[in-house]
Amino acid sequence: MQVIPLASPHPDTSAYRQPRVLVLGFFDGVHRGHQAVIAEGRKIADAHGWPLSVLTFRDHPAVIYRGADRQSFAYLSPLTEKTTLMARFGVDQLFVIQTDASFRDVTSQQFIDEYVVGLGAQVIVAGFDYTFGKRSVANMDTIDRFAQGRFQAVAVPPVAYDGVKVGSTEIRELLQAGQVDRANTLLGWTYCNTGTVVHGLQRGRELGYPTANLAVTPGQVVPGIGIYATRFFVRGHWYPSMTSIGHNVTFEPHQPLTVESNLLDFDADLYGAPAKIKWDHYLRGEIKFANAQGLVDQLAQDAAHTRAYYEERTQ
Ligand SMILES: Cc1cc2nc3c(=O)[nH]c(=O)nc-3n(C[C@H](O)[C@H](O)[C@H](O)COP(=O)(O)O)c2cc1C
Ligand SMILES: Nc1ncnc2c1ncn2[C@@H]1O[C@H](COP(=O)(O)OP(=O)(O)O)[C@@H](O)[C@H]1O
Repeated sequence: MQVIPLASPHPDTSAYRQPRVLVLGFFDGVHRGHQAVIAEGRKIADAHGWPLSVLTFRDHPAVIYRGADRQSFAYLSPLTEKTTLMARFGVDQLFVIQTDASFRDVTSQQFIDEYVVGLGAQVIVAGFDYTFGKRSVANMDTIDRFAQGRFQAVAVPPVAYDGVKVGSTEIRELLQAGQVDRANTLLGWTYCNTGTVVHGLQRGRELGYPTANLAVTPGQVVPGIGIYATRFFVRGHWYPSMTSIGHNVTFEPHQPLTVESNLLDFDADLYGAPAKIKWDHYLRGEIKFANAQGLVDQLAQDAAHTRAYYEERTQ
């Protein structure tokens, strides 16, 4: 899959103009709802022998239009993860508008003319609630007015799970509440974070449970406080592990929030290594134990629960 940046506010699309199906949206998380939109686009593209392209934006709409801070905004799928997911779901080209302050001045009609028509879209596909400017004016009910016969528009209805609409907001809330199992169900993939292994307070090894502390790469949503069964990717391998997100409340003074994983049946120096954590299963909340021994006893139980979880999954 190609990733192609497009300038803002005036893209040069001349090299890319060709008949294509263009899927429109920000797609944070590329969740099951988004996947349904992409699948619809894939079907139409295949029927005509056209490529399937996605037109998206570098920044979240909250950053572009609602004043959220660009530097600190946290995504479910930063661009690298989004790229991987788009490729997995059959997209041929990912066009990424390099949104900055200038993009706010792009009118709905200009967006359609310069980006959508500019890229040669014959059919556009988007979620039922997609907007491309003022919500009440530029939406999937009114898009034909902007298209003026130059392309056809297909709106994909919402996807629901157990009666709940699958949406990025719902998934953010589930992750925040530690409910990674349910978040993964709505995502249709296992939520993950990336980062680098850094030094902690070196207490883990004394407890008998060394923990690789992950400095999470900025710009990613991290699940809420809790203890999780995870898979930890480092130096080319995935390891079953148990991971704590918390403040080490058993010990004084409480630490700033740390993400730290004990890899089962593993012993090696990991400092400085890039790593990735897949959040498979919520085990419990963080507990303030009366002493270190209380924590160590609990860690033994957590390890047993983690092993049982992964043994069951591989059967
Ligand atoms: C699976 C797991 C569960 C944990 N649960 C708790 C907990 O419930 N309460 C707590 O205070 N710390 C908990 N911790 C964090 C430990 O306090 C921390 O790993 C230990 O203090 C070592 O810190 P260090 O990496 O700075 O050396 C947990 C850590 C792991 C890996
Ligand atoms: N099974 C393991 N799980 C996690 N880290 C391990 C393991 N075995 C060895 N290590 C190494 O030990 C370090 C963690 O030891 P710890 O005493 O908790 O120190 P720190 O407080 O710096 O994290 C990890 O960063 C890694 O380099």
